[in-house]
Amino acid sequence: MPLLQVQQLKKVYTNRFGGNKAEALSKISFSVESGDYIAIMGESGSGKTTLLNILAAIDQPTNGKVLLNDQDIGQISEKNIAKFRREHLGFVFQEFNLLDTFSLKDNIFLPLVLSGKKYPEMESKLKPIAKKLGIASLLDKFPYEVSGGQKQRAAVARALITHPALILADEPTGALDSKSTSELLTLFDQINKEGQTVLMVTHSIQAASHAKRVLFIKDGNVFHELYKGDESNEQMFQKISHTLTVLSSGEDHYA
Ligand SMILES: Nc1ncnc2c1ncn2[C@@H]1O[C@H](COP(=O)(O)OP(=O)(O)OP(=O)(O)O)[C@@H](O)[C@H]1O
Repeated sequence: MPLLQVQQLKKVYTNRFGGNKAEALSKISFSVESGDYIAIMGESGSGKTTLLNILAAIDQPTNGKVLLNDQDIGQISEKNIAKFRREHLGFVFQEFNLLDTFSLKDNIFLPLVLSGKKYPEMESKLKPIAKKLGIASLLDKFPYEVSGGQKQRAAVARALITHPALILADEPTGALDSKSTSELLTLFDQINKEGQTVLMVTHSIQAASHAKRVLFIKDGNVFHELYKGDESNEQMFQKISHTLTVLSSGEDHYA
């Protein structure tokens, strides 16, 4: 059974009078196996954010469904949805989304605090993750005292600390310089190698070339898919660049 099953997702936005319909997703289907590393690419307006919001159970599709571990996330009650997100999903955002008045440690603890975990348990979970992410010496600092790359590593620690089934990353390298981008991508490679499933939306060809599989979205549909297999990051980079050229050329099908 795949970890994530996206089945014929359709999303039509309407204004509050039911008019001005915009179809953001047409009929998207794909599945993600446990341990996979997926990048989703597509031009601005192709439906990536809409898809991510539905996967994160922040938004509801007009049609179709999303199953995580065979559970239909559209059927989870409003009351239980925050708990579901905390227990099963980890989020990494472009702008880090750390709380400025909390130390890095308290930011990382946040999902555990919300789940009612006790302090010693939180500390013991934090230790190996902080070490792995190279932020052990920064834990008492505040977000404004550390670099963008360090902030993002703290955000990854916050995402990992609950051992989620799936990490959803929205343009995670978008606010990073090239050195921090490389470091973050190496980190994602490492956590994926250790078994963490990652799904990332990105405009960055460099970031996508680290993924095992790249899905290209156009006009609310999956337009093309690339598998990395044994290829190098450089070979993937070339293939992705080529696909994006075809995608922006206005052709309806991938030749
Ligand atoms: N709340 C909304 N109400 C109406 N239309 C919307 C809404 N959100 C998105 N759309 C429309 O749905 C389509 C898909 O938007 P979406 O934000 O998912 O694209 P995207 O691929 O994430 O774009 P970007 O790369 O610029 O973030 C666009 O045509 C957009 O204008």
